[in-house]
Amino acid sequence: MGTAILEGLLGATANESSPRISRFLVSTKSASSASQIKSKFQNDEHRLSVLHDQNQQVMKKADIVLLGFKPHMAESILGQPGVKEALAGKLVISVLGGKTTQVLADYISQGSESSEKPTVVRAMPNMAARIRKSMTIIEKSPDLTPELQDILVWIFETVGGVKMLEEDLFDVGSMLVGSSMAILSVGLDGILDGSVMEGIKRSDALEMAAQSMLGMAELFRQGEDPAHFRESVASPRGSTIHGIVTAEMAGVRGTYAQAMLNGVKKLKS
Ligand SMILES: NC(=O)C1=CN([C@@H]2O[C@H](COP(=O)(O)OP(=O)(O)OC[C@H]3O[C@@H](n4cnc5c(N)ncnc54)[C@H](OP(=O)(O)O)[C@@H]3O)[C@@H](O)[C@H]2O)C=CC1
Repeated sequence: MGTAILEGLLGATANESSPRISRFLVSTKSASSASQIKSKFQNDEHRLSVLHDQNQQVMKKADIVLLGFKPHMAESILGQPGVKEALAGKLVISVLGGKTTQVLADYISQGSESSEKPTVVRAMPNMAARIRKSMTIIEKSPDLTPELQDILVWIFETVGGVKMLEEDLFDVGSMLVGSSMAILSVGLDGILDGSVMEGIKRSDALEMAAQSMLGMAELFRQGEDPAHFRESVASPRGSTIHGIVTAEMAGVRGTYAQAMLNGVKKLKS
């Protein structure tokens, strides 16, 4: 995810004479990941430094720090002595699933007694950031000055769309933008299975389904209502209404709703 965001930012600032972010620093755990990132962005080596196992040096040098490691690593990384000083007064953006800003701030303050705090904010992009088609939610926060909010939104707009959400909606928002497409892909597999059973090659079926989904997504984005869409394509006695009723009889709608509720419960646990 960090690499996808980096790619968006490098692309967005490539041809600007005075870009909003002029230098990028990356710290990975392993030398092999660092070398992969270096090689992927070799054309940007004049403004990108990729180090490994040097979190604190990178945190100290940066004005804005984006946390992109796995959530379970947060306490051991942020609780290191010296991290609090390195992050003092800075904007710290977390894309870690399920970790509240309070929890992250507590991990950071464990490290030492220093009093100046960072501004910790949460954002949740999705994997389509890789192709700059993410939908990212950002948690609203009273700690965000207009200047910080502006740069925060700009960062995630380099990899797609952005929506600000209240803190109490952040978990369901995370399920919506981060997980619901993966859940929907289970239904898509059923559609592919049916197509293969009727004779279409799976790769062809996926190509056709993906293009159909793109078109449908654009209609929804432009304001088409899903129920109206279904009704408009379901002719009397037709195949579409047979398919829709089959899916409804299997409880697909309720199952997806429950999947969202279960995911939110897990995020809150
Ligand atoms: N994948 C997704 O769809 C989404 C993921 N996220 C969030 O993004 C975060 C990362 O997920 P993802 O990108 O999939 O994971 P990856 O495993 O691809 O990336 C994790 C990165 O963290 C680095 N890392 C590991 N340990 C440390 C350490 N001690 N110090 C510094 N860096 C370290 C890894 O380096 P190395 O490779 O050297 O170990 C790697 O570069 C997660 O918190 C996840 O919740 C958010 C939205 C969507």
